Amino acid sequence: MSISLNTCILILKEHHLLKSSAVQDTVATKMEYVSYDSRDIQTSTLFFCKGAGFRPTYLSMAKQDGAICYVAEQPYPEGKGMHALIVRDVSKAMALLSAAFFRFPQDDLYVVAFTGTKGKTTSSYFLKGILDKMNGGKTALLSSVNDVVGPKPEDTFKSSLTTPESLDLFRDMRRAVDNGMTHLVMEVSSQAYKKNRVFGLTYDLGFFLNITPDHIGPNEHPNFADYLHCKLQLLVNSRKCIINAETDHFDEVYAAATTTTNPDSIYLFARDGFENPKLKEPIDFRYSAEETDMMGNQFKLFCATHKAKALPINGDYKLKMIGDFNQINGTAAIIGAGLAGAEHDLIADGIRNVTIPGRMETERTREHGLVVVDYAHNKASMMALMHFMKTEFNNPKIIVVVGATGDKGVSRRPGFSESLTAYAQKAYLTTDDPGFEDPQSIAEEIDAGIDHSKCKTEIELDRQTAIKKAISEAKNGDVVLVCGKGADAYQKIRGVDTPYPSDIVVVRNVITELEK
Ligand SMILES: CC(=O)N[C@H]1[C@@H](OP(=O)(O)OP(=O)(O)OC[C@H]2O[C@@H](n3ccc(=O)[nH]c3=O)[C@H](O)[C@@H]2O)O[C@H](CO)[C@@H](O)[C@@H]1O[C@H](C)C(=O)N[C@@H](C)C(=O)N[C@H](CCC(=O)O)C(=O)O
Ligand SMILES: Nc1ncnc2c1ncn2[C@@H]1O[C@H](COP(=O)(O)OP(=O)(O)OP(=O)(O)O)[C@@H](O)[C@H]1O
Repeated sequence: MSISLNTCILILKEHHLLKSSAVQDTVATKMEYVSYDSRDIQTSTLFFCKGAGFRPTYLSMAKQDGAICYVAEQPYPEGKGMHALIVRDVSKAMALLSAAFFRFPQDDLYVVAFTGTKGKTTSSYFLKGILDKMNGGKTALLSSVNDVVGPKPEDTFKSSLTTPESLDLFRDMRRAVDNGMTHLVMEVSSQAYKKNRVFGLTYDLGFFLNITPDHIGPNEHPNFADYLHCKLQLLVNSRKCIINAETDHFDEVYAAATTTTNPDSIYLFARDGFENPKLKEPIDFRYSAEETDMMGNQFKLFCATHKAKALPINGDYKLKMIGDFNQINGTAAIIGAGLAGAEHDLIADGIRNVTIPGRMETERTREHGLVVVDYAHNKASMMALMHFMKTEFNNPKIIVVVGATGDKGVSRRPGFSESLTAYAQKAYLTTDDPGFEDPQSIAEEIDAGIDHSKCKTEIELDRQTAIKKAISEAKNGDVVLVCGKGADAYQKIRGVDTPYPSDIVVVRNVITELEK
């Protein structure tokens, strides 16, 4: 793969991004590798100087190791002797040039994108499960759990970001296409838009699941308006838009979709019985619960409008995943599969057995009730999870193990206090990716907001011990919820991913030890 300097200049000019250029010899020069990391350079690399943490010495190192051209928002003396492309916005330039370098792999994939505060990963896994049935396992996935870019074991790897950096995104897409993948399902975070990771990318289908305040803080969004604005961009960049009509801020969400998409290609879904008198648009798809218990979910989907009826997806569906909120995610995935050409029976078959690492994983014990490991880590998901448990088990005692992350999502902490007060009888406040913050202070901050007449608390910073204490304390009929880390096998502490066995492994070990 390669890209000529001339092509780079043309692309940047076309998008009004080029401020100036310094060409050393000829514009025909070809770059044969692209990178934004000085630790990953090859001969004839095109190097991007980007990010808050960028240091000019990285450019010196890149040059020394073979970079011949750099893209930056200002000229650097360290780049003397290299071609230089000085741009208005390096993250946009990187997205556009990466897409061109990797020969526009998105054109050879049916791309489906999910955004929402909650349910992106679950919906993505559901849809991948269905599409794999349809296309014989040729669905790539970019999620916050795993990325899948091909059929071999080495094509599946743990992701480091929900939505990869643009250069990595287009490289992964190219790998997927070269590995014969025909579809791509991806999660798109609000941060991906804020940082232009998906700049210039158009999706065949774009889903908006829901929005509640989250990801607001020093390293993320300055306020809710910015968070919402970033999330809405997904709809602006989708050929067909599918929206959960029950989402907060529906009017703004729908308006964003109509900026680039004709209402004929915008689909709405909601649970049966949901009415919003202010809603002018008809709901295309309705779902209604048939059964939701610890065995899973059973629900019916029906197509309510003329355009919805064009899809052969009416009927009953079962999910192995528990939690009534998963019917929303399931419905979204089913509509996505229908729009991608799948029919009811294949969809029902594809979605039935999908499970997702770290989401609603349950372990039954002989004497200590039910233990659930779940990725709930903000107010909306904690509320949804505990509400489900309360109704499902006829008001059981709920014991929660939870912590809040450091350095980001600071605004989530009052939400933890509120949800624990509303539903839990006991909470073990523990460590969850404290980063550069003190986990004790984080736990105390959550504790300070809890009404202790409703929810007793204990601060136990060692997460494994906290889990052990919670399960040991539980009696039959109680529910232990181990929240927030999902399938993560590490704790992020002071910039280091410190190995951690993962919640489900700890839970299984504790149960084995207690019940041997
Ligand atoms: C705020 C944010 O989005 N930051 C991301 C961004 O950082 P950045 O561009 O500022 O880059 P940086 O890490 O400061 O480093 C500067 C540059 O120096 C380079 N470098 C560095 C060291 C060296 O020796 N040589 C060198 O060249 C780096 O490669 C980089 O290009 O680009 C980096 C990759 O290039 C990301 O790792 C980093 O994500 C941070 C770690 C992060 O935690 N982001 C979170 C907030 C995030 O994006 N989360 C969302 C999910 C949110 C949700 O759940 O909805 C996500 O999509 O994952
Ligand atoms: N539609 C939903 N509404 C409310 N809560 C949900 C919904 N779907 C999932 N959850 C809860 O949120 C948790 C995370 O779900 P999931 O990983 O699918 O969401 P996500 O959008 O990918 O989250 P994140 O951005 O935090 O990675 C689940 O473990 C569950 O507790």
